[in-house]
This record gives sequence, structure tokens and C-alpha cells, in this order.
Amino acid sequence: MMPKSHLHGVEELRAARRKNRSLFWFVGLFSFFANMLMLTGPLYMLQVYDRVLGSRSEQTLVALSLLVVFLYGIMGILDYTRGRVMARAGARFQAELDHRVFNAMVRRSAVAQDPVAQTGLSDLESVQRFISSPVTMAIFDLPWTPLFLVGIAIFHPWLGILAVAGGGVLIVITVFNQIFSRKPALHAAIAANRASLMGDEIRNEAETIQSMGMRGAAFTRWNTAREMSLVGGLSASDVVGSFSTMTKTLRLFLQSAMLGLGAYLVLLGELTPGAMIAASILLGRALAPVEMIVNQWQVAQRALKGWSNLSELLEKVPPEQQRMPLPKPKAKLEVQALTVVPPGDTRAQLKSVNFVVQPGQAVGVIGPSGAGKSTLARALTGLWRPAGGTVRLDGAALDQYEPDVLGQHIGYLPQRVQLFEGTIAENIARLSGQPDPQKVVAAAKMAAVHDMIVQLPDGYDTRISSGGGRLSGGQMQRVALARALYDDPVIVILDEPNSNLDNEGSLALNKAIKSLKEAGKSVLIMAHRPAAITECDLLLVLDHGQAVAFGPKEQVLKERVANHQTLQKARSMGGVR
Ligand SMILES: Nc1ncnc2c1ncn2[C@@H]1O[C@H](COP(=O)(O)OP(=O)(O)OP(=O)(O)O)[C@@H](O)[C@H]1O
Repeated sequence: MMPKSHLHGVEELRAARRKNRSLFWFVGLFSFFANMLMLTGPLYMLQVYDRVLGSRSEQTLVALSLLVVFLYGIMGILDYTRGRVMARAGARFQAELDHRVFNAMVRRSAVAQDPVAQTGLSDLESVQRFISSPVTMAIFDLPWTPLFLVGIAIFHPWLGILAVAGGGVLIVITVFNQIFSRKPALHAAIAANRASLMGDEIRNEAETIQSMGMRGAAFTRWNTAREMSLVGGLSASDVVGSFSTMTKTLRLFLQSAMLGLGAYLVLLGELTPGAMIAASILLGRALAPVEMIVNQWQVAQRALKGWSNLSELLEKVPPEQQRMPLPKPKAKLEVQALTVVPPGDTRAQLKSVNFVVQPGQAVGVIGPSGAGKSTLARALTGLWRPAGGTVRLDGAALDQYEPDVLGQHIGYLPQRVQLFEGTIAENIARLSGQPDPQKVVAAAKMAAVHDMIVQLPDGYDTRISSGGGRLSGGQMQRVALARALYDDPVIVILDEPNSNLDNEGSLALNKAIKSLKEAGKSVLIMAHRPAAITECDLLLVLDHGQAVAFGPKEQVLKERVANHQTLQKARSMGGVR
């Protein structure tokens, strides 16, 4: 059963499934006729044995056979059609949720390492695969099993008893299959996921691994995860395999037993030979869906797990509420009593910080490592929600803007630059499929990277990878700066923008900051190096998450120097230890 806490998430999944309701009705109707036509085989047997063989009429045999070919043809068409419809129902379910799950996965992964976000898209795929699989068809056929059993009982009550007992044993096997295979299948899926994530991580960090002789150790770590996944997979398929062999053997045995019992009843004169064969075929038809479900149990189990993970993910990341579009804001940023607790942590890493940035101002944010500079950057971009206080852009709290629209207003250069597979132009245009050449060039010129780009063999169309490909660290940082400046953002937040820049790059950065200020934008620069704050008018000093100083740059620097000298003096006099 679904935990109560995932009710909203599961309701969203159900709503998407409900959209396929008409298709399910259609498949149900087709299944009704297909199953009716399943009676063709047994009825044909009955007629051939009891009528044709008795009357020795060739004409009847030909007429019956032609009818059977026709009916089987229709049954084939019905079966094929319902398979196609279900495949489309699965695809529709996936398409219906793709956008929502994708957004939830990105939003969740941006703030936390959550397994349900990591597997979100493959979970959705597993549910889609289940809907399109023969198991679903078998579920549609299952209601016919009791009817076929009743049909057998009509031939003779003893045959009915044997069929019901056999069917009962098969159902018990199905239940045991679920009980015994659930855990190994779950462990196998978790282990497989871990191994694949670890493989991705090793591939991304291949340079570090190769250059520092870490290949052997990395292999051992990955191999441990891989072996766990293989062992888990083996034990899961062993369990399912043993149950599916059991069902198959039992079904074959039951069909023969049915024939044997039927023959005995024929000898007693209580059954016709035709009914004996027909009962055996009917039993096969009745048990086929059960057998299919047992055989394909892993598909169902993966889908069940996927369904529960998805409902947890959608529960954790509720749909974004529609916000009324606001006009393009002015570059005024007000930070009031801002307290930030990193997601997954319990301690505040920014405590009650206050400051205001007016249009045309640049603020340098300085402080030792771990002081909270990047934390502030993440809060100002709207990535991390404040635990207390507010951040206002042109008077409106950040959550009043659509996240994607807010992203357009705020340019952000993260401390750890990551580019994407694609051309340089696409990267600067924030992955837009059709980058606006004028805007791309304007941003690149502002980041002083235009000349470097046009010198590359393919210029702006040069393909790069997530790690930058052929770009150097400084070039990557400048391309990322151009990406932050793309499409005229009103606020630009630069986290350690010159950590990889040479002198020329630093000068270009300062020029960019100057022109941003002249255009009435505001800029925040988190920095260690003094070169980065040359163009700053204001300085915010952070220490242990607290704003220890804020004001005009010269004044703050002077106070800090004065404080430093007082401190030195006190130390030399032995006043401070
Ligand atoms: N995702 C996170 N989860 C929990 N704590 C975090 C997270 N990110 C940062 N912190 C903590 O928040 C504090 C501030 O980190 P932050 O990255 O803001 O420092 P910083 O001033 O940018 O340092 P640096 O100059 O080294 O980049 C640190 O103590 C860090 O351990």
C-alpha cells in the first residue's frame, strides 16, 4: 500500500493514467471479444470429435475448418490491435508525465542528492514499459479465467474441480513469487542503479582518475557495486525463474491430468471424447494469463517500484503554481534578515543578513572559505529558499517570479563551471535550440571571449562537452560568464569569477562589470582575490554566515585595516591571545 504521505503524488499519477481511460475501455472491449473467440479452439475440437468423426462428413469438416480460420483471423486482428492500443496508452502516459517528472527531477536534484530524483525518468519508463507489456494484456484476460473454469465444470464437475484446484495452486505460486522475489528484485535494482551512477561519475572524472593512478582503486569500487548488482540480479531472476518453471510444468501437467481424467470419464461413459480434448484446451487458455503474469513478474515489480518512487518524487516536488507575470524588474535587490539552511542540513549557514543593492551598483562579497559566500549566491538566484527573511527583486519576493523567468533576469556564474554537450553558441544561449546570434555575440563580447571563439576552427559552432572539451579552464569560465550575461539580465551574480582568469581575463571581467553598471544593472561578486572587486562600490564581509560589515568599499576596507592594526597592536602587547 502507498504510504499516506504520498497521496498527492499518487493522485497525480492516477490522473495521468485516467487520461487513458477511454483506451483502457477499448482494450477491455477488444479483450472481451478476443476471449470469446478463444472458445473457437475448444468448440472446434468438440464438433470435430463428436460430429465430424461420428458422421464421417467431409463437408461439415470443411465448413467448420473454414469458419475456424475466419474466427482465428478475427481473433488475431483483435489481439494485434489491442496490443497496439496498449503500447500507445503506455506512450501517452509517459508523454503526459515527461515534463512534470523532468522538472521535478531537476528541481529536486538542484537542492539535494535524492535517489528518487536520480531514478525519476527511468521509473517513468518502467511504468510505461509495464503498461505496454503483455502482462497488462494478461491482466485484461484474467477475469476470463474463472469463466473458462466454469466452462470446464459444465463438461463434467470432476473436471471442474481439477481445474479449480490447479488454478488455485497456480495463484498460490503467483503470490509466493511476489513475496519471495520482491526483496531480491529491489536489492538488484538499487545495486544496478548505484553501479551505473558510479560508472558515470568515474567517466566524468576520468582525467583525475587516470592522472593520479586511481584506475585500479576506481575499478575495485565500481566492481564491488557491479558484482552486487550482478549477484542481486541473479538471485532475483533465480527466484522468478524457479517460479515460472514451476508454473509452466504445473500447467503442462494439469493439461495432461485433465486429458487423463477426461479419458477415464469417457471410459465411464460420462463424457464425449470431444469434450475431453476441449476441456484440456480450455484449461490451457484459462491458465495462460496466470502463467504470463508469473513469467513477466519482474516487469511488473519494477513498475510497482517505479510507481511508488514517482509518487514520492511528485509528492516532494509539488507542481509549480502559476504566477502572474511581472514586468521586467529594475536591478534593485533587497535582502532582509536572510537566513539560509542548506537543503539536507539543520544548521543555518547564513544568519540574518541585511543589505540593499541599487541599480548600477556592484557589491563585492568577501570572507574566508566556508563563510557563506556561495550560500548567499544560491539564495539570491532563488535556488535555495530562505529559511527566514526575504530576498526582493524590484520589490517582489523571488518566489513571485516564475523560476525560468527569474533565471532570465538573474545571470549566474557558479563557482564550479559546468558546460553542456553542444555548440559554444548553444551553451552561451543557455541551451536554446535556436540561439539568437546577435544576443550570443553581444554576451560573448561583453565577457571578452568573442575573439577567442572566432579563432576556433568552427567558431561559435565548435562543439564542446560538459567538461569543456578543448576549452581551457579560463576559456570555460569566460564562456560561462557570457552565458550569465546572455539576454540582458538585470542582476548578475558571479561566484569567484576570476579564479581561472589571467590578467587579460580579469581586466575584461572588470570592463564587463563596468558596462553592466553603466547600463543600470547590479552585480554581486563573491571573491577571494582583490582584483575581482576593483569595480565594486560596496563591500559585504561575511564571516561564519554573518554579515560583519557592509558599506562603501573604501570605508569597509579602511575599517578592516584599522581593526587589523588594533588587533596586531593588542597582540603585540599581549592583550589578545
Ligand atoms: N549543500 C550543502 N549542504 C550542507 N552544507 C553546505 C552545503 N554547501 C555548503 N555548505 C556549508 O555551508 C558553509 C558555507 O559554504 P559556502 O560554500 O557558502 O562557503 P564560501 O564562503 O563560498 O566558501 P569558499 O570561499 O570556499 O567557496 C560551509 O560550512 C559549508 O560546509
